[in-house]
Amino acid sequence: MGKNICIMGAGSWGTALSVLLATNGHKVRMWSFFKEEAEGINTHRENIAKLPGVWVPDTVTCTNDVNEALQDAEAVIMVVPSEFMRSTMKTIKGALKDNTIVVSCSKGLEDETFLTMSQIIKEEAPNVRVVALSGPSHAEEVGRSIPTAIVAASVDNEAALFVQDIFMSPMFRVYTNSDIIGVELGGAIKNVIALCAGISDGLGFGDNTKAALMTRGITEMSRLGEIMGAKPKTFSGLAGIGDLIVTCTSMHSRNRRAGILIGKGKSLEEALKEVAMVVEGVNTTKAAYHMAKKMNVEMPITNQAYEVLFNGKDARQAVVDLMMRDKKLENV
Ligand SMILES: NC(=O)C1=CN([C@@H]2O[C@H](COP(=O)(O)OP(=O)(O)OC[C@H]3O[C@@H](n4cnc5c(N)ncnc54)[C@H](O)[C@@H]3O)[C@@H](O)[C@H]2O)C=CC1
Ligand SMILES: O=C(CO)COP(=O)(O)O
Repeated sequence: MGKNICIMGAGSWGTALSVLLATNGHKVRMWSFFKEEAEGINTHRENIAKLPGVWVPDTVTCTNDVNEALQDAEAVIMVVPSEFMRSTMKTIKGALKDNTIVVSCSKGLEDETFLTMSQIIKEEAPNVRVVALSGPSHAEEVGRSIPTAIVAASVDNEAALFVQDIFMSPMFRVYTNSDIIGVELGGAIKNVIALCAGISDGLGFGDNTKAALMTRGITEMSRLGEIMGAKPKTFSGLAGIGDLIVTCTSMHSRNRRAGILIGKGKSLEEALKEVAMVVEGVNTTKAAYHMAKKMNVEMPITNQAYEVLFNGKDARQAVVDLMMRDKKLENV
């Protein structure tokens, strides 16, 4: 039976998920931070700036009013950029009933606290049931019903099953997983590696370089995951290697595209302006860099990404410095 679902965030991913959920027979109320974005979606049945060419069904309405969006919601989908997860939760937590299922679809880590999105949600609203939805899923493809597989992760199996049910369709396969920390770390760290893969492409390096970055990127992700209590197997699944592959290789990826521009010599600010949608890997590089230092985890690619993005290091020199690190055994 169709459910009443609220989506908080009406950018490219929120809009694509609204199309999927409406197609699955649910009634969707979407909220945008921007009044003009909400009005634009209602008027044109399309998010022209962020997901052009994808038609939004009539059973989706978009509003700038939080209470209107949350009215009768049986599940709340959080899909704002990660830097606004806490402020958005603070705005809505008073209106959330106990045991409401809240689904994080955002990929990032909080600056300074290093918390994942589900941890922020739980900190702000301890009585909700939280699930993370993550995996290789570009909005541009999900919005066009291109077959996609993804993971609904939660320590609350019933909540994960509920999320699996509402999203699952012949074109959108949802697995469940109890390792929410692993799933969220995979989704966050792959954006750092995708930025680097883009920089490598922008510098004119090749497929070998990218394969090396992706494989050693998974190693970094797994090292951090181990310290955080994630299950190693999660990183060889959809939310780990799966999302890393799609983000490092697709021209849909905002992170990869920003990286390409930086590799071609644009400044970070110029690259972000040109992409004009959230590039989560930038803030996540900062969070992961400090997190790795604090926890004494070796993350050489992340360290070089930090130097390039925030200390003006020449990207080509960063690659040389990665290549010329101490000689090592592979699997340590
Ligand atoms: N675009 C994609 O294909 C996918 C994106 N994601 C994740 O979803 C999250 C959102 O990404 P996109 O939809 O691509 O971003 P976007 O840049 O397309 O849209 C962001 C939306 O967030 C909202 N917003 C903007 N400023 C805000 C503020 N100050 N407070 C609250 N909300 C605000 C607005 O509705 C805005 O349209 C990110 O964490 C991203 O990693 C995950 C999977 C796929
Ligand atoms: O997470 C994503 C695909 O799974 C989207 O990646 P980008 O934010 O780089 O576009």
